[in-house]
Amino acid sequence: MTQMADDLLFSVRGLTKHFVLQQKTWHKPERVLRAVEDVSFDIRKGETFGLVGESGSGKSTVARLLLRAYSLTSGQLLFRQADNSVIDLSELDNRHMRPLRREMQMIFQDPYSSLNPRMTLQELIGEPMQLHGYSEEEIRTRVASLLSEVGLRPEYAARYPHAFSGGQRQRICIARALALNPSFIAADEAVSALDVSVAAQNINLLQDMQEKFDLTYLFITHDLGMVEHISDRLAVMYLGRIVEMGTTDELFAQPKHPYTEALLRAVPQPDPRQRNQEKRGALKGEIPDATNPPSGCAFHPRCPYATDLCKIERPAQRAIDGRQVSCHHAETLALEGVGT
Ligand SMILES: Nc1ncnc2c1ncn2[C@@H]1O[C@H](COP(=O)(O)OP(=O)(O)OP(=O)(O)O)[C@@H](O)[C@H]1O
Repeated sequence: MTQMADDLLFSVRGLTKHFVLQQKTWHKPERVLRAVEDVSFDIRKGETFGLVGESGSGKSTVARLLLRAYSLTSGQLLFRQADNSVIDLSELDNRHMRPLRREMQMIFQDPYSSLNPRMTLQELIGEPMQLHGYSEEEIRTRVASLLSEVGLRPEYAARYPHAFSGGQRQRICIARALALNPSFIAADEAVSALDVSVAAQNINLLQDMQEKFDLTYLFITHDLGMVEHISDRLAVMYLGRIVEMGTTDELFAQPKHPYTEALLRAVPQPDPRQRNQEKRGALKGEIPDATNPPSGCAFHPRCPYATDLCKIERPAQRAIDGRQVSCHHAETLALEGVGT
C-alpha cells in the first residue's frame, strides 16, 4: 500500500509537465515547453498552501496536474482519499479518476466565463450533484443551503448569473465547488479580478468555509499581498520550478531567494517609509521563454546578485533554516522582507 504521513492530504514528488509544441512548418523540429519541472511539496490536511509567481511560472499547470486535468510527464502524486487511504493519482486514467473528482474542485479567476449564462443558480450549483446521481429533492435542499452558506439568499436560485456582481458570482462558484463536499479546493487567482474590499470579503468567506467544512486549499496568485493573510505556507515558482518554500510569515519577514525579495517589493506597503519601489532588488524585465530557459539559475538574467556561478550552474534545492531554497548564495545574501 502507498504510504504518506498522516497529516498530509497531498504529497507531490518530482512533478513535471512538458508541453510539446507543434511547429507550423513541418521541417522544423518540435519545441518542448517545460511548464513544470521537478516540483516537490506536501500539502497538509486543513492548511492553505499558497503558490505564487509571475504569469507563466507554472502555477495553474501545477493545479491542473493535482486535479489530474492534465496527464503528468513524470512524477508522483499521492492523495489521501475521504476514507483515509492513500492513492497515487499519477498513474490513474480518466475512468479511475472519475470517482475521485468529487473530492477535488477548482475555482477560477473569471466568474464571468466560468458560469454558463443560460443556467439558473439552481442548475449551476446543482449540476455536479445531478451528475453524481442525487435526487431532485436533495439537490433543491442542498442548493438552498449552499446559497445561504456563501451569503446569498436561497430564493436567488431561480435567477441567472448576469443578475449578480463579480464578487457574488465568485460566491456562486464557491457554492458550486462545495456542492459535492470536497476535501480539497484549488483557487486559481480566485479573487484577483475583484476590488480589494470585495476580494477581502471573499477571502474571509473561503476561510470560514475552510473551518466549517474541513477544507484544504491550494491558493494560487501572482500577487503576494493576496496570500499573506490566507496562506499558512508558500511556494514561490519561477519558470516551472519552486525557488523558495516555507511558512508565509518567514518568507515575508526574511526572504532567502532574490526572486521572493523582488516579488515582495511589488506588494503595496501601507507604511510610506517602505513604499520605495526602486529599492534594491526590484524586479526588472520579463519571465523568459519556457521553451528556451536561461543556462544555470533561470533567474540569473534578472537577478541583481547574480555571479558567474549562477550563469553556469543550476542551484540545487537545499534546506536552510527549515526552508527549501534554490539559490547559490542564499546563505550569504542579506535580503529584505516586509514588516509583518
Ligand atoms: N495547454 C498548454 N499548452 C502549451 N503550453 C501551455 C499550456 N498550458 C500552459 N502552457 C504554458 O506553460 C507555462 C506555464 O503556464 P501556467 O498557466 O501554468 O502559468 P501560471 O503561472 O499559472 O500563469 P498564468 O497566471 O498566466 O496562468 C506558460 O509558458 C504557458 O504558456
